[in-house]
Amino acid sequence: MSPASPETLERLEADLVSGRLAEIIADIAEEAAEVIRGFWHRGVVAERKADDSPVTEADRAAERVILQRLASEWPGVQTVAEEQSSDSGLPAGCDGWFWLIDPLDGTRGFVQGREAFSVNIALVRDHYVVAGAVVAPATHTSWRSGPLGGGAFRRQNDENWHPIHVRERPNDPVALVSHSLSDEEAERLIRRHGCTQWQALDSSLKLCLIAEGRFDAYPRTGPTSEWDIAAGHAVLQAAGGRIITPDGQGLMYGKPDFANGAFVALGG
Ligand SMILES: Nc1ncnc2c1ncn2[C@@H]1O[C@H](COP(=O)(O)O)[C@@H](OP(=O)(O)O)[C@H]1O
Ligand SMILES: [Mg+2]
Repeated sequence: MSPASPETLERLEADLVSGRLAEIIADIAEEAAEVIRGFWHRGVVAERKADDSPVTEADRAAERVILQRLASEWPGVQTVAEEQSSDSGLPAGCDGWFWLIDPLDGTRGFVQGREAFSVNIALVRDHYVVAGAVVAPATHTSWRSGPLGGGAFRRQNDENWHPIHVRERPNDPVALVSHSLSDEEAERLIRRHGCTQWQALDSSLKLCLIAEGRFDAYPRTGPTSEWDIAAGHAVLQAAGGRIITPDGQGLMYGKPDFANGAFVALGG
């Protein structure tokens, strides 16, 4: 595909500012969620990718829907998507505008029958995430950023979008952590970030639950890919939260191998 024309990029930026873009990517993620639900109801079989992580036909089918619809709305904007990258490799680098897509984050939980898996679409400009949509197919719940600088929103069962906001940090903050940690590892990690209690949850839904004010922090030391985090990051920052790295900087995108190091996501 030829690169996006100047007119397309102008339209992309106008749609970002007005909030039209965030509404469209939420709609695309909801369509992908419908595709995933079809596989979920029939039961899924996981295959192993080269890096030994699981992949299913649902991941691939959902990613096809997302890539087709993004290309028809804003043709030629670069995409970095989980399954595309594992089939054809990663681009050497990305500057300017690009999409980060994880069609099914939390595949391990999905295959094991847990409900915490999500569809993730994010837009990055000059290494910062500027818009995102996350959908949880199992619970019919969606989160998205709004117009640029205009908050974050959630809806369930196709009802109206409601504004969401992080909560003020309570005296006894509660953290979310990955299911991949042992209890001892989780306990040590959350205490380093001043939290007293924790729950384990798969996928980017951790970021959305902080965005809607139900939890306070998500510390992570183990590796993640940029497409795992970017859409939830966009929702969280639009809701008043942030993600910081150990050197106190914001999390940036388009890094070598599109890999994140340690970070902590924080609400209020
Ligand atoms: N060693 C590693 N390198 C890159 N990403 C990793 C990883 N180990 C786990 N992840 C990613 O973290 C995501 C799961 O996060 P969590 O543990 O918070 O549920 C998975 O996304 P997928 O399910 O899309 O593969 C997985 O790709
Ligand atoms: Mg993922």
